[in-house]
Amino acid sequence: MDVPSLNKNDYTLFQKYCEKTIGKLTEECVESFRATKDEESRIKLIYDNAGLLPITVEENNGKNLEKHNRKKSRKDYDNALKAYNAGIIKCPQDSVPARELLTILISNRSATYFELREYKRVFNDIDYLTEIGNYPTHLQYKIWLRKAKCYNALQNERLATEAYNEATESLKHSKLDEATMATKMKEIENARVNKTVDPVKHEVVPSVEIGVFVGGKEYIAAHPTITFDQDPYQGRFARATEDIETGTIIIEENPHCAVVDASHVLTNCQNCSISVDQPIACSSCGNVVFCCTNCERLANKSFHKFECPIQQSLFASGASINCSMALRIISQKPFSYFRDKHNKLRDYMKDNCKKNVTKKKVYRFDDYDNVFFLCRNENMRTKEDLVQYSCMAIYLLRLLKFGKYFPFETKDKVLTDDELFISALILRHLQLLQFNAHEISELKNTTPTSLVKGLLTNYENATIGAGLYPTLALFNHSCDPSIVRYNIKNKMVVRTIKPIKAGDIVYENYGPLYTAMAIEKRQETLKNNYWFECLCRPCVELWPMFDEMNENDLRICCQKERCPFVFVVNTDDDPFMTCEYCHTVTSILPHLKGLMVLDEILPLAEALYGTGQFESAMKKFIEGLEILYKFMSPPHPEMIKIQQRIRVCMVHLGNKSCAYKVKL
Ligand SMILES: C[S@@+](CC[C@H](N)C(=O)[O-])C[C@H]1O[C@@H](n2cnc3c(N)ncnc32)[C@H](O)[C@@H]1O
Repeated sequence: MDVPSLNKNDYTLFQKYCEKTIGKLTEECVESFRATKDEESRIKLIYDNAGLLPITVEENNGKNLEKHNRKKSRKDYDNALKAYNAGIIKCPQDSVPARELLTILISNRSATYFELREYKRVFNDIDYLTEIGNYPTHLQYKIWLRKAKCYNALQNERLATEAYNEATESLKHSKLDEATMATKMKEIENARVNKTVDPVKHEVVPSVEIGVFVGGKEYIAAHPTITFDQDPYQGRFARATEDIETGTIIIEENPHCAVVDASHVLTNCQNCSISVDQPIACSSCGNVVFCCTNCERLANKSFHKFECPIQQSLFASGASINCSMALRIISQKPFSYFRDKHNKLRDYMKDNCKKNVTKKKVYRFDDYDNVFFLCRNENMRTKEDLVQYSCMAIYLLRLLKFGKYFPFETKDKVLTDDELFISALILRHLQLLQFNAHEISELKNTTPTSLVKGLLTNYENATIGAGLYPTLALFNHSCDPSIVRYNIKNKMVVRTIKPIKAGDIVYENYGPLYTAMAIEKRQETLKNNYWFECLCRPCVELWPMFDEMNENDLRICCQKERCPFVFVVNTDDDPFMTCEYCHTVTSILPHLKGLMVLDEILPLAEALYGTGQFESAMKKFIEGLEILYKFMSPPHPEMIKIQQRIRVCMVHLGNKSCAYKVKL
C-alpha cells in the first residue's frame, strides 16, 4: 500500500482549488453534508461553488522539438540515444514534414543501436518508422541496407539477401549523384559478400518471464487454497483453506486500473508501466511514452485519447496519484459503459448499499462492480472529509469534460444528469482508492543503505506508479505480513513469505512492520491512514523490534497439541521445560538438533545470493525458513534476516529499471 492520498506537504493548485471552494461554502451547506447519504447529493450541494472557480487547463501539449534536436556525435552513443529519445518524444506529428522529421530521428536512433549491435532494437525502430509512414523514399535504401546487415549478423541468409536486393532497388530512388550512387552500390555489394557475423550481444531485458498461474474457480486471481471470509470488525479478509508453503504464488492479478506517477511519465510505459529506454511517442502529446506501438495503440484507443489533452494540467495541479486513478477508472472505459450501468449503480449509491447484491460466480479484476463495492469506511467519514473529496471529484470531472470524454456537447459551468452520475462515481473512487490502492514498483540502484540491521543493500524497490487490484484489495493488514508483493509490468504477483497453516488468515502489510517501527507509531499510522486499530500478533503480544531482539532467545511451543504456551529459552538453559498452562514437559533438544541443519543450508544460500543467483538462493533460504518455523515460534532475528533475503530474491524476479545492474 503506502500510496499517499493527498500531497499534504506541498501547497498545490489542486489544494488551493479545494480550499477556495470550501471557503465559499456556508456553514449551513457544510452542515447539510452530514445528512447526505449518497455521492450525487454531495456533488449537487457544492457544484455551484466548485464549478464556478476557474481551473487551469494547460494549452501546451509538450510537443516542441527546438530544445531537443541538437545533433550529438554518433560515437557518444549514450548521449546520442538520449538526444534522439527526447527528440522522438517531443517531435510534433501533426503535419507531413513533422512526421518526416520524426522518422529521420527514429532512423538515426536505429543506426545508433546498429553500432551498439542491439539488432532487436534496430528492427523495433525500423518497424516504428514504417508505421509512421513518412520516411523519405530517397533515403529508404539506408533502412534496407541496415536491415540486411542485421540479418547478416544474425546469420539469417535468406532475409539478408532479400533486404540487400531491396536496398539495391531503393537506391534507384535516392537523390545521390551518379558517382556517389555507384560508390553506395559497391558498398551494398561488398556488405553482401563480406558476411560479417557479429556475436549477438546479450540483451538486458528489464522484466522477467511470466509463469503459468492457475487461480481458483471463484477468485480467479487467487490460488485455489485462498478463500475470502468476513467478520464485523475486520470486514473481508483472505484465509488459507490448506497449508501453504513459503514462496507459493497466491495472487497473480492484472490491475483494474494502473497509472504511472508524474516523475516516471517519460521513463515508464503509460500503458503497461514497464521501464522504457527506447520510447515510442504519443502522436499528440510529448508528456508520455510507450514501450511499443501495441501499447501506444491500446492506450490511445482507451484512456489516453481523453487524458492526452488534460494530463499536463492534472500533473501541474499537484493532484495525488489517487486522483489520476479515480479518473483513469472512468477514462479507460467509454461513457456508454457507465451509462448502461447507470440505473443499477445509482440505486446502490442511493441506498448506500455495502454489499454487492448481484454477486457473480466469478470475481474478476476487470469487473467494475467489484471495484464499486471495495471498502470505503463510509460510516467513519467526517463531513469535512466528504466536502474535500467532493471538491476533488468536481475538479476531476471538469478535466474530463475538457478531455472530451462525454460523447455530447458539454459546458464547464453546467452539470448535466450524466455528468453528475460520473462525478458521483469519481467521488466514490477517491474514497475507495484511499484504502485499496497499491504501489507499482521496479528495482533501481541506490548507494548502499542499511534496511535491517546487518543487511546491507544497494537497491531500492522504488515506486513508479499505482494500481487497483480488486482481489489483493481484500487482504487485511498485519505488522508481521504473510506475503511479499512485486510487479511484472503492472501485473501484481504476491508470494508467501512464511509457512501458512490451513485456517490461518493471510495478511499483507500496509507499511508499518513490527521489526522496524515501534508499536505506538504503527498504531498511529494505521489509525490515520486506514482507520482501524491493529490487533495483529506483534501488536497484541508486544513483539520486540529487530534491534531489541536477542539471538540466543529461542521461542519454542509447548509440545502438547493445541496448547498455546511458548517457552522463551536460552541454549544454556535446562533442556526440559514444564508448561505453565498444561504442565506437560517439553524437551528443547529435538528442536536444537533440528535447527542444526541450518548450519549447512544458510551458508550455501548466502553463497548463491552473493553471486546474484537469486532464484537458487531463494529456494535455499525458503528451505531454511521452513525449518526455523518448524522448530521455533516467531519472532527471532534469524527469521527476519532470512525473510529479508527472500524478499530481495523475490523482488529480483519483478520489474527492473532499464538502468538497473545487479551489484554484488
Ligand atoms: C484494503 S481494505 C481490506 C479489505 C477490507 N477488510 C474489506 O472488507 O474490503 C483495508 C481496510 O480493511 C480494514 N482492515 C484492514 N486490516 C485490518 C485489520 N487488521 N483489522 C481490522 N480492520 C482491518 C480497514 O478498514 C482498512 O481500511
